[in-house]
Amino acid sequence: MESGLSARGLGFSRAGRPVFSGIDFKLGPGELLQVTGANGSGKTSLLRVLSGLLPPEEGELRWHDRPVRSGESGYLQSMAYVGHTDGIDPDLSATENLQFAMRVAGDTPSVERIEAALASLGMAKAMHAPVRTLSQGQRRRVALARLALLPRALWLLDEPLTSLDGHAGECFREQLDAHLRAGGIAVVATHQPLAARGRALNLGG
Ligand SMILES: Nc1ncnc2c1ncn2[C@@H]1O[C@H](COP(=O)(O)OP(=O)(O)OP(=O)(O)O)[C@@H](O)[C@H]1O
Repeated sequence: MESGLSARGLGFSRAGRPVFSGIDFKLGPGELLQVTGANGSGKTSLLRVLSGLLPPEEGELRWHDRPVRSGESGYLQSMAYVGHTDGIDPDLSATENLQFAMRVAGDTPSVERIEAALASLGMAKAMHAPVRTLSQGQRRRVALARLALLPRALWLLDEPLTSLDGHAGECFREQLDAHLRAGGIAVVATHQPLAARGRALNLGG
């Protein structure tokens, strides 16, 4: 059995216009795919298709050699998706959001672990304020803390460096390296190259 994520001939359209087609790749443990391309070239659409949020119109996506079906719980539990909106409740604090995320994942929330994850991302002073009062970069840090707290084999990240300052960007690069070293897989849409290793997919545009 092949382990990992593979795409064969993936294609997707929006409003009847092709966004991408013929996407092929195979990613095994420890591998990174960086997706680049101009604004509107289809990076977000591709990540949504990979997450199962949108079904591909052509081709096939496989996880551990089985077809990915939209909403399938085994796949959803293997994957972490961080999109533009970060998936964070604005009325809860960073700590409360992470407690909730851990409960949903079937994990027992540990306030110590949550606070340590937030502190390591420079959020020690902002962890109890409602998220709606935080800056964009601070919200993104909360989403990155969630990645650290919920171990997932596959990361699908849409421009994770957006709004992050230099220090937080460096923390994220270290977090991604550790994930890959531990045998994780990542697909990252980015305008800023992340690391020397890893494969690249340019959607043109
Ligand atoms: N909800 C939607 N309905 C119709 N068309 C859409 C929708 N979302 C995106 N599109 C179109 O799909 C194409 C690809 O958009 P997408 O957001 O995937 O690109 P992107 O590469 O992620 O862009 P950016 O770098 O600006 O984030 C664009 O032409 C866009 O106009």
